[in-house]
Amino acid sequence: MTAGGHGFDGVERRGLMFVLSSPSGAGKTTLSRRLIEQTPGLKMSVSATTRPMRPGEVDGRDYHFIDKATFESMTERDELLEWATVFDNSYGTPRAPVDAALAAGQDVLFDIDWQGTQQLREKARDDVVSVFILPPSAAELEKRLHSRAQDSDEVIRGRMSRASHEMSHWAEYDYIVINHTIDDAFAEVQSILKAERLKRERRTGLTTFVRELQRQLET
Ligand SMILES: Nc1ncnc2c1ncn2[C@@H]1O[C@H](COP(=O)(O)OP(=O)(O)OP(=O)(O)O)[C@@H](O)[C@H]1O
Ligand SMILES: Nc1nc2c(ncn2[C@@H]2O[C@H](COP(=O)(O)O)[C@@H](O)[C@H]2O)c(=O)[nH]1
Repeated sequence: MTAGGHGFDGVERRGLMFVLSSPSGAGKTTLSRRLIEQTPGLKMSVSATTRPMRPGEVDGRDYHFIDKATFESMTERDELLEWATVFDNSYGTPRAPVDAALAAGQDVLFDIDWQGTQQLREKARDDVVSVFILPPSAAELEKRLHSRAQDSDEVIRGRMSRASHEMSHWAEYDYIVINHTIDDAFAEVQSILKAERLKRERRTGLTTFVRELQRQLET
């Protein structure tokens, strides 16, 4: 599924799909924004959704806000890499930008739920690195949803009531980060990405690199 690009040290490697999931309000969006700002070679996958736009959101940056008919025609034309119904709305990952980024040697960051993560894993197990973000407590999760000040009390109640079910999928993920403070959680997520980028299996150019080192040593 992924083509090669060059790592920071010049050795060619396969791109990876870096997935963040969590119950609503645990901090995925906040962590994703920081990661994109601070990580060269990482591109955000912008999902399509039928959910109404929140205050401050920008079409094409936060989501592609589309109607139900457009979403259905995208699924029929197989234009979505994965898709799911979350909190009564449809969400999906447009396939073309992900393929283009990976082909250009970039890694791609996904903020998607457990259903989407399962679908990505089925399609490209070796290229998916998944991280589940947990809140430090239920009270703190509710506080964060209120502090975001973008959803009605009714929507927040709905998200809180579904948080336990979301969290029941934690053990399907490669890594678990508990988001106590944003700085610590960010440092942990950043370390995971750095280490995964260095994995031998992804570094397709290592054989050539080592052969060249050996050639230099033997001449
Ligand atoms: N460690 C933290 N300490 C305090 N507040 C935090 C922390 N992490 C995130 N927040 C705040 O909590 C709120 C929810 O965070 P965010 O929007 O990133 O969650 P999310 O997981 O992306 O939610 P959703 O799934 O609904 O999109 C935001 O107001 C954010 O600023
Ligand atoms: N399976 C997918 N899940 C997605 C996608 N984009 C977002 N999401 C998840 O939906 C919920 C709610 O998000 P919100 O922005 O309405 O608060 C959250 O868990 C996201 O991770 C997607 O393309 N596919």
